[in-house]
Amino acid sequence: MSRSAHPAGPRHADVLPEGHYAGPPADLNTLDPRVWSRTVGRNADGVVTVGGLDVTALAEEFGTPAYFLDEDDFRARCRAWKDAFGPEADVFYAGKAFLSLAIVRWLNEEGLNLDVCSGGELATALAAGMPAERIALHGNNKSTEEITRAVEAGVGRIVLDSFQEMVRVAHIAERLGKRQRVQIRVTVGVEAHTHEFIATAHEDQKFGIALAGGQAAEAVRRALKLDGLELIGIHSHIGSQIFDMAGFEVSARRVVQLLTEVRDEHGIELPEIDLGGGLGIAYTSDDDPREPHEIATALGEIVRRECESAGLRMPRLSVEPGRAIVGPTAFTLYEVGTVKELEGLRTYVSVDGGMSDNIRTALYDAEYSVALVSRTSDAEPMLSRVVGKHCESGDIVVRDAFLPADVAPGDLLAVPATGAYCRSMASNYNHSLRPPVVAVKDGAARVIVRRETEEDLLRLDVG
Ligand SMILES: Cc1ncc(COP(=O)(O)O)c(C=O)c1O
Ligand SMILES: N[C@@H](CCCC[NH3+])C(=O)O
Repeated sequence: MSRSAHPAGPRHADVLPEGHYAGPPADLNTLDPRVWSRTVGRNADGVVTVGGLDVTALAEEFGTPAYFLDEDDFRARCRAWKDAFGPEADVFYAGKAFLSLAIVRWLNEEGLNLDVCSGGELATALAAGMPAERIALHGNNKSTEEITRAVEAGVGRIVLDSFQEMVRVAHIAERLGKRQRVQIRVTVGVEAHTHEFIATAHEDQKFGIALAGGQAAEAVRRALKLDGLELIGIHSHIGSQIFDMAGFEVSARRVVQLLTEVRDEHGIELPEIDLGGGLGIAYTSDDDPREPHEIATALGEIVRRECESAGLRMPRLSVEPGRAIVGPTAFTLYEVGTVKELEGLRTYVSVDGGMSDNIRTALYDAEYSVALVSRTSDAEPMLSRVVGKHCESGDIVVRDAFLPADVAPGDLLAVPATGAYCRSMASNYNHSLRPPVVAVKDGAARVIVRRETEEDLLRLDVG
């Protein structure tokens, strides 16, 4: 089948969905620094490099698919968040985005705190030496075992998600002869502008205790009466992959309003506010995320203004970015297996991974970019759909992407900005083996999460 130039521009341009970017980028070989990690570039041969290492050598050594994580970029982003918020605030990295022993060690070294939301994440944090007082435990249905372990370890805070859990935590703490520092997670009634599956502050969902109807105020009343609890503040997380600060503004205002009511009713000023995570990153060149210092300034100003007008002392602020720290630091490297052109429709480029290493496209209709990274090409742009190898027609990695029309089996493609919620949400669908995470820094690469093996899979089957 011919791969000649489309007379009216890029091939298949007519099937681009409405509202999608109008055409291919001017040069398919250029890597947009907004969507690629900081040390990514092309060498003299046109091969993409990260941390000084070229992807063909990396693919040879570590295989594909694999996630390559730019350690310098990760650390730089940690420092940017920490510096932006300064000593008067705390940055809790949200471990659900991606967690491993190495990540915990880096966070520790860079002075960040850690938000965990399961026993497994807590175990990883403690095993890698994160001081317990710098850990926050989240979750809407923490088990008794998880709570007990967290209280025993001495975590800095448990974020309470329901009335029942509040009593559970209080009893466990009392039994262990401790007083557990807690925050109450409230739902502020904000409709965050993001995919409905990742919005968390509207009232009709499972997280938190609603401000509406006085539920959150009642939660504060009850928490203050429980001897096992030290109520240190209020927590709000409005959703994920959000660009618009308006939702955070409403959230901050409503949380401060609750602090004011607590002061008026109980005569105490709760010392902390956590505004959660959720800051968006660039997955494609169309995304325009805010820098940490802009976010810190905006959030700080909102809280300060609201507190001043209510006559409250400025509480200690904390935030929980996950995606915004780790997301841009990694790309997934795939090898092309087949290229199938459907005349007049689009070209399907199949890679050796798919929805098992990146579920986000199938789950949230997420948009990604992709580039040919093992070489440059002057071929015309070809509208492509990059798909995986799973038995599922929704197994799409990148729904609409321009690739050079000469892309062929054996080429390496990389999908940038896969550091968050890709390896952490990876599955063994079709008994695939979850890919490794390889950290790259200063010309050296090391595996921080190894590739699964068939023995790993077979060991789980005990029947
Ligand atoms: C309570 C809480 N904090 C922080 C995060 C991290 O979100 P993100 O990775 O979007 O920054 C999440 C996930 O959405 C969350 O549920
Ligand atoms: N996992 C989601 C976001 C939810 C984060 C946790 N509350 C994503 O990939 O975007």
